[in-house]
Amino acid sequence: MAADSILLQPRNQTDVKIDIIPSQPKTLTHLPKRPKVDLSFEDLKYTVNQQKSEKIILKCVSGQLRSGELTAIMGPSGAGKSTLLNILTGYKTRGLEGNIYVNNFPRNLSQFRKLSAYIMQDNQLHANLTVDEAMTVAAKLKIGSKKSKEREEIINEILDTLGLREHRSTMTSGLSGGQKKRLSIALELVSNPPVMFFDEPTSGLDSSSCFQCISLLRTLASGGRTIICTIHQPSARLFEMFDQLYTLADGQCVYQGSTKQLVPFLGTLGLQCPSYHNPASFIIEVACGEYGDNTKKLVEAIDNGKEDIKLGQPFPQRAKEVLNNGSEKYPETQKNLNENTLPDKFVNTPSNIHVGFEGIVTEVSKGVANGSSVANEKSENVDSSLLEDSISTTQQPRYGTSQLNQFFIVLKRALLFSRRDWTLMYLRLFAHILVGLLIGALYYDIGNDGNKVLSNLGFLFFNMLFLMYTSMTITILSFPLEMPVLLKENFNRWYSLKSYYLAITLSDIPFQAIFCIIYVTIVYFMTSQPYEASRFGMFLAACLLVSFVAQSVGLVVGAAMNVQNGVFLAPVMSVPFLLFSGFFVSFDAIPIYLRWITYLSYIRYGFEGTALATYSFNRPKLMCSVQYCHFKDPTTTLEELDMLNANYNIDIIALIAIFLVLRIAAYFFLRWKLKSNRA
Ligand SMILES: Nc1ncnc2c1ncn2[C@@H]1O[C@H](COP(=O)(O)OP(=O)(O)OP(=O)(O)O)[C@@H](O)[C@H]1O
Repeated sequence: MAADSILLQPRNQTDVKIDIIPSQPKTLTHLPKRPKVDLSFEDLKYTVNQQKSEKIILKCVSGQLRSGELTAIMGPSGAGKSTLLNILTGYKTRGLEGNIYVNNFPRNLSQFRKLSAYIMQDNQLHANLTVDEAMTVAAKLKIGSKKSKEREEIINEILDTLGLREHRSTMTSGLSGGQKKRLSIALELVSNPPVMFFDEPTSGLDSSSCFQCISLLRTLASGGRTIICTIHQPSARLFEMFDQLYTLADGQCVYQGSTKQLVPFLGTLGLQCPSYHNPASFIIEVACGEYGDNTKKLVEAIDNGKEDIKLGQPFPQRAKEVLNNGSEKYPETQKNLNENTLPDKFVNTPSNIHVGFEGIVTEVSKGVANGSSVANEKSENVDSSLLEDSISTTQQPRYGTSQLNQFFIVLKRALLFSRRDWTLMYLRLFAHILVGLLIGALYYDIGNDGNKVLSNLGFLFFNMLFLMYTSMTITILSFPLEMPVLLKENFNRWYSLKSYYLAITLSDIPFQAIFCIIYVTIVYFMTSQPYEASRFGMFLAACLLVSFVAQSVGLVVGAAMNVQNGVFLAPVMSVPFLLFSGFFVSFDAIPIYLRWITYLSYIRYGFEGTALATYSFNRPKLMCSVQYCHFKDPTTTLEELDMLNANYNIDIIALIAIFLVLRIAAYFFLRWKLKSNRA
């Protein structure tokens, strides 16, 4: 029967059934075996602190999300859908009261995150990778312990099933919205998570892509997975594809149960869905108050989510039995709730198998679904070999591969991005060569001229300025641009923050080093600084370190602030360091109460290092082409700069120390930012 024809049927013909034919074959047989997971929550209250008051966003809602079912979380805008999803995924944990259970045991968040994947609304994909590369990275990180041939089989199977095989070599930026969504799913599917959360998976998709996307989710659910997604207002055709509906209004549950029972259930409460009206639109309209204030009535009828209109019958109430050891288990199914409020024909026994984390399979009830199309479809579609029946007792590792492997995989990916982003690389190279030649031409051959020492000091200072800005501005954007992908990948346990951070911070160092060496070589020899390998080496070392420290400043600012503040603050914050570098004011002339700033100024150490490399270490007198050259003797220059007693090694050590402190600080800022994003 054509799917749309449901709208043309009178409401009392409840046996209308749409045949959903998933567009993709289900051949996911190579995926790692994972346990089935049922999720339930009880009296969830979520509060956020506002300026002077507290705002309750979720008001003691309860609910049940079962394996093998595709559940939609719906509700008017601002009802709390995303908040509930974020709480169920474990993305938000602060300000939360109530209980969440996994297979009837209190949720252990760390364990749960290994079993679940959260696919966020905006896909969060790296634009500079092909589909194949993205899948390979995901597979290496998530199932790195498997042999590469096995990983390849898994990737092929997923890409085939999700219809992405012919797009293997397409860059992710070139994929359509629907393909991006499928790729997001494919990346997480590599580790075969038994629970998958989707935030608005159909947003931005046309109706055909929406259908494909929900078909895919349904296929995943049919394989025994627990699939939960928020959705705004699906068409009648999409709505029918969901097994279970959880509806929120103003932070409370107004309906929980089978999508097929929504209209009859509302009917029992005197809310008749008009003929030819989309039930999904109707429940939203009811929740918005378009048919009067029914929220209280609905919340009471459904006991704020404690009831479940499953195939017309309230879900058995969870009567908790606290065991001696403090854990909870569920008694036999009861079928008592709300039977008075619903017609007898809805009464049914749900099918539900609860699996404990200890591997104990507790069969709560194995009811026969009376003519249940959902159950029948499942038995047709399920490839239950995908999911094993129990959760392993052995402690699963936190990540799919070791932290060292994670580091190398992320580093390789970051280097690939740099290679792909050749415009920026060429721009940087071009800028270093061009500015080097310009400076070389401006200060041409002045290095050994006793009459041009002050100009040469200007040259030394400009080097610091140039290296500082070019290195810092590149890295300010590193973390803000990567943040959305980092949030997703880190949350979904692709890699640890340490491995990621180390890889990202090290990935740009070789490029910056090469650009710096090119620049310094050009200017050093064009300006005729002393032709001595040791002096050149010392000069270069100071310049390299200044540029690495400036890179670190960029990373700290990028990790700690948003783009707008960072782009403004980083250059402004550098001004004091430039002022106290020793070029504008000698150390003795600085007021005592401000001298401490000079100790923090990495520009000072860099400037001092290059000045010492140029004029110290018993440099012979300079040439003088005029009658009197005040700075003919290099010692005079050092004296003038208050650098007679300066020690080159201390400058280098100070630069290394500042570099390390800043890199560590950037890591902690990044960690804080990740946490605050999830608060
Ligand atoms: N950190 C916060 N501070 C203050 N209010 C918040 C915060 N987070 C969420 N809210 C409020 O909680 C309510 C629910 O937000 P949520 O994003 O969960 O709604 P939603 O149902 O997903 O809405 P939409 O469909 O428009 O995305 C909204 O009124 C929102 O303004």
